[in-house]
Amino acid sequence: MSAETSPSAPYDALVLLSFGGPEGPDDVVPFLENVTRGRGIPRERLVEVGEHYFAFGGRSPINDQNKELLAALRAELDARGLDGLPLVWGNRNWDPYLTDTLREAHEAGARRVLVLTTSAYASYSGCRQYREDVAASLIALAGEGRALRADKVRHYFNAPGFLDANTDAVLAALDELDDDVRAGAHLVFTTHSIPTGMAEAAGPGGGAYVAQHEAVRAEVVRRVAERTGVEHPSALVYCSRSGPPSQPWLEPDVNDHLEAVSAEGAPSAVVAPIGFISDHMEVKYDLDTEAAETAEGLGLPVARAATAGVHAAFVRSLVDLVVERAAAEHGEAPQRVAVGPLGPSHDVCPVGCCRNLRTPDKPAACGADWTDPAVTAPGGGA
Ligand SMILES: CC1=C(CCC(=O)O)c2cc3nc(cc4[nH]c(cc5[nH]c(cc1n2)c(C)c5CCC(=O)O)c(CCC(=O)O)c4C)C(CCC(=O)O)=C3C
Ligand SMILES: [Fe+2]
Repeated sequence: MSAETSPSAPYDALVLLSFGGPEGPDDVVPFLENVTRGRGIPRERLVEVGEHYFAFGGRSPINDQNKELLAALRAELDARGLDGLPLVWGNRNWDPYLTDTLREAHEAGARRVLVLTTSAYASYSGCRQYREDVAASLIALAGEGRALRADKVRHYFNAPGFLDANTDAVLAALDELDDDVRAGAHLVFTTHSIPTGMAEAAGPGGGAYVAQHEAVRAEVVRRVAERTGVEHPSALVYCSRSGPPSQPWLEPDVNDHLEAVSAEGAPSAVVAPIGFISDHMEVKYDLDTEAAETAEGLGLPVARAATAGVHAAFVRSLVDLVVERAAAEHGEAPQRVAVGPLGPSHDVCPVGCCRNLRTPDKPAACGADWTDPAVTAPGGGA
């Protein structure tokens, strides 16, 4: 590699890939149809979730949060001399859709892109399903005569900045509690529930979703103890269950857990949504509305810890991972930083990683069994 190689080579663009969310009341139903197509969610659950969105004006907070993250990433990239690397944004379920974003990137000259998802952990929903989105977009664009190659940034649950952000957030939430209830506070680490079958299939060897969250819980508890001198009791619990009642999902539910710790005599709790990187609807509704009501009914003082959001250390870690991956791809052997026992995740998902239990053969990009689609001339003529 020559001395002039840009730290972002061989990539021509960085793509923030997210879930998407409605921008207004008219978007809610079509958005939910996009999310749940072929996923077997009961109709009552959809009506209920639609009400959560309508209660917030039909608007999800997720799009504005992604715009903030994009601005923070842009500033960090520029500060590191990566001002020549375009940064673009595409979603799975709502405008701007990933295919449109990648088409525009291709039009602007991009041929090889690096994808950064807004999900920190392994699971079908948080990893493979995004890889399927990338595959579907690359296949569609190949059909338009546009060849693109995509890689995905490795999981960042154990990136130092993600742990810094979550530790700072728990410390700040503890500070919000009254002095007389703080020392006994239970730390309630919360993430999205998923079907137990999906949890068993998460990661290359299974079980990675829970194991990765447990690693974050343990590290944050350790750091909080180091800072406060108090080893707080803690647990990993779940929110936002959907699916039919007959299907087992990860438990305990955050509301049931708050009842249990209150019954055991906990003086207070901190709810820390480590499973999410920003305050989207699951946080605003399921935690700040529903779980907050549960706690109030119990007379349990609860402070909610912030999500990582645009915490400076978190944003730095994300850019570190972009630079690390580019370095690896242009033939260096970068240091692969990761905190805790699980170590750095793979760059390329092995075959069968985060298996799709419904449609196992659906193409997924950024994996060992993926080959870039061949470009076919549109229209087949001239
Ligand atoms: C692990 C995980 C993440 C974290 C990783 C990541 O960030 O990707 C996540 C994120 C999100 N999930 C979101 C919204 C929804 N998820 C649903 C349904 C489901 N989520 C699941 C899992 C996850 N979901 C699962 C297993 C289902 C059942 C259907 C299926 O098997 O696929 C449904 C359908 C209705 C319902 O049942 O709730 C909605 C509306 C939003 C947007 C919020 C906003 O608008 O602010 C975000 C960021
Ligand atoms: Fe979800």
